[in-house]
Amino acid sequence: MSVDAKICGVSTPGALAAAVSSGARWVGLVFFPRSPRAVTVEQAAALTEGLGPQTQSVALLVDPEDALLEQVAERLRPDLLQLHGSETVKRVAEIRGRWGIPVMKVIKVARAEDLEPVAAFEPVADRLLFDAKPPASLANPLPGGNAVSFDWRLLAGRRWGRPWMLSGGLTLDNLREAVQITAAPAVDVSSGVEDAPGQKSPEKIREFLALCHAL
Ligand SMILES: O=C(O)c1ccccc1N[C@@H]1O[C@H](COP(=O)(O)O)[C@@H](O)[C@H]1O
Repeated sequence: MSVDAKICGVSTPGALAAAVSSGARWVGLVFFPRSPRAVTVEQAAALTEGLGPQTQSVALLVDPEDALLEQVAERLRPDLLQLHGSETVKRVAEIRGRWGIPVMKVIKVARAEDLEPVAAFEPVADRLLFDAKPPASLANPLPGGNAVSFDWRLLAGRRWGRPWMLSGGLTLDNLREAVQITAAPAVDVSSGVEDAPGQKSPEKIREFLALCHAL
C-alpha cells in the first residue's frame, strides 16, 4: 500500500523541487498572513509556474473574503482550495459554485462530536481533511500548522462519502501508526518536514514522501 501526500506550506523553490521530485501529489500554498509559511499570490504563482501534471497546487485559505478568492482564482488557478477556517456549509457551497475550483473542507478534531458536521459538508465539498483542533493551551495558535495531533482512534473504522486526507502533527516517526489506525488514503504535513517554523527541510520532505510510498 502507498498513501498520497500533500506537502503544505511550501514557500521556496528548494522545498517545491524536493516535493515534486519525490512524488508529492499536492503542494500547499498558505494564504494566511500570520503563518510563518505565508506567501503572496504573486509569490505562489511564480513558485508553481512550472508545476507538471503529477503535482497539484492547493491554495490554503482561512475564512477567505471574495477579493482574495478572486485573486487566487485568477492569478494562481489552483487545483484545489483548502478551506481551513470556520466556513459554513453555505459558504463552502458558494465558494465552490462561484469559482468553479474543487474544494477541500477541513474538519478540526479533538473529540468524537467534532465529526458530526461531516455529514453536512459531504454534499458541498469535493474532499475532506481531518486536522487537529488548535489546542486552547497554545498561546495564539494558528488555525492549523501547529504540529499537534489528535486521537487517531476517532477515525478508526469510519468511512466517508468523499475522498479524504489526514493531517495534524504528522512526522516520519508517527506516520506509519497514524495510517495504520485511520486507514487514511492520503496525508498532509507541514511542521513535520521543517527544521523550524516555516523552514522546510528538503531532506525531511524526501524522507517523509519515501515512507508514504513504502507504507
Ligand atoms: O501551515 C500553516 O501555517 C497553516 C496555517 C493556517 C491554517 C492551516 C495551516 N496548515 C495546515 O495545518 C495542518 C497541520 O499542519 P502540521 O503538519 O501539524 O504543521 C495541515 O493540514 C496544513 O495544511
